[in-house]
Amino acid sequence: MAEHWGDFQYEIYLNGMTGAVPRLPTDLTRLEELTEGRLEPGPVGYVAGSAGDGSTARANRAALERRRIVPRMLRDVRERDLSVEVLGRALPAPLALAPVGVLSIMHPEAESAAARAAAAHGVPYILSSASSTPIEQVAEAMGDAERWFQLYWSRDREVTRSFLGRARASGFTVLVVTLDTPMLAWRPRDLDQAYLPFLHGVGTANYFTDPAFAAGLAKPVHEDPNAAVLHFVNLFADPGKTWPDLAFLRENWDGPIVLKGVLHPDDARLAADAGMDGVVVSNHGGRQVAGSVAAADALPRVARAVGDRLSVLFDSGVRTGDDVFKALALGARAVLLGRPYVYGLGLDGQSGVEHVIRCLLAEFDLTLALCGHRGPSTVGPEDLVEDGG
Ligand SMILES: Cc1cc2nc3c(=O)[nH]c(=O)nc-3n(C[C@H](O)[C@H](O)[C@H](O)COP(=O)(O)O)c2cc1C
Ligand SMILES: O=C(O)C(=O)c1ccccc1
Repeated sequence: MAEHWGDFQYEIYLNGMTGAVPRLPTDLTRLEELTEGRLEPGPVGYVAGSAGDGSTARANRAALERRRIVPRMLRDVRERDLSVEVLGRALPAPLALAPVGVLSIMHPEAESAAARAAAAHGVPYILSSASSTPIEQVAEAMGDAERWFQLYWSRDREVTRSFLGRARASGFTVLVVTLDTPMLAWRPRDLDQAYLPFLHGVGTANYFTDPAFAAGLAKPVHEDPNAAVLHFVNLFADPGKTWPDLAFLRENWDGPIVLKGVLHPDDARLAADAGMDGVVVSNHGGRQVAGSVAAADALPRVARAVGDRLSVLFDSGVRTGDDVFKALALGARAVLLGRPYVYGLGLDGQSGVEHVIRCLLAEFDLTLALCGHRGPSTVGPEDLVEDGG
């Protein structure tokens, strides 16, 4: 691992001496447009798409862009250390790869390639319940690297119990429970193309290999795949859940539990009261509620409410190293990265994901240094102004 992630820039310049330029752009905001034309329109629309008219996804970017960093000078930034402690784990940088299901629509190596890329840089990989590769197979691809499991909290208690057991047996240590998707939202881009990955048999791998899931089917999956897909759509989530139900997860998981999709400070307090260990301030990348508060606007309020009781993580709209800096300044301990690594995967497999991780962390390291910080712990609200403020 590079002592300074920022040294990656010199590696790129040196490669340039032999005529080699990076295979993908180093401005990660450009990756989305590259997938158009290179990949199928159904999958590209599914990944890039958002809820409703896309207002929340735009607001996520605007809320980060509106905050501006005020750099400090003459602070000796020669030696820097990006590592942070999150949920009792030492991470090399305040970054994890967000849980993203159905990755085989982007690349045949899917979640395994993304997980190997994360492992290569010591970045935690959060595996989605709706992965296109079973839990056990992704774990095998990762060696002993840090892995967290994202739970879609099923209507079927036995399926949940079985998933927790499988994740635990495969070395997943942190449970990330997604609360903002008790059903899929109104997503016009998918509706207009009549494209949904599950209907193409993608994203159901963990379910179709699960004995508790099979117990709810009249016939084995291979004898009636359509019925199996419908059963999956019916039970993957549960709009009937309420806060007291968290006791079941607390009893059935002995590691840290993080609730993903918290935006209201009162929900963050309820999470702490329920014995949870962290929250991810997130609006699912704008894919669930159109017209929702931008994640970066919700972050400071949640951090003020529970920052001393819970690990506060953040996602939705992170695209650059300065976005990571801003998220920390607004109260996050670490960020999850979503679509950019998925585009990297679609464009160049495992190397594409590694490119995205290295660019993001190099840019973050340089932002820290140029703004007068030697590490994440000293970054705070005093580093930001709003607009010209
Ligand atoms: C194609 C796609 C699939 C996703 N699947 C899941 C999932 O299975 N579970 C989950 O908790 N979040 C899922 N998410 C949401 C991400 O974890 C994350 O919250 C979001 O992508 C962050 O926003 P960003 O894409 O702007 O970085 C998905 C996002 C995308 C784009
Ligand atoms: O598309 C999504 O945002 C998502 O979270 C999801 C939900 C179910 C299965 C796969 C992905």
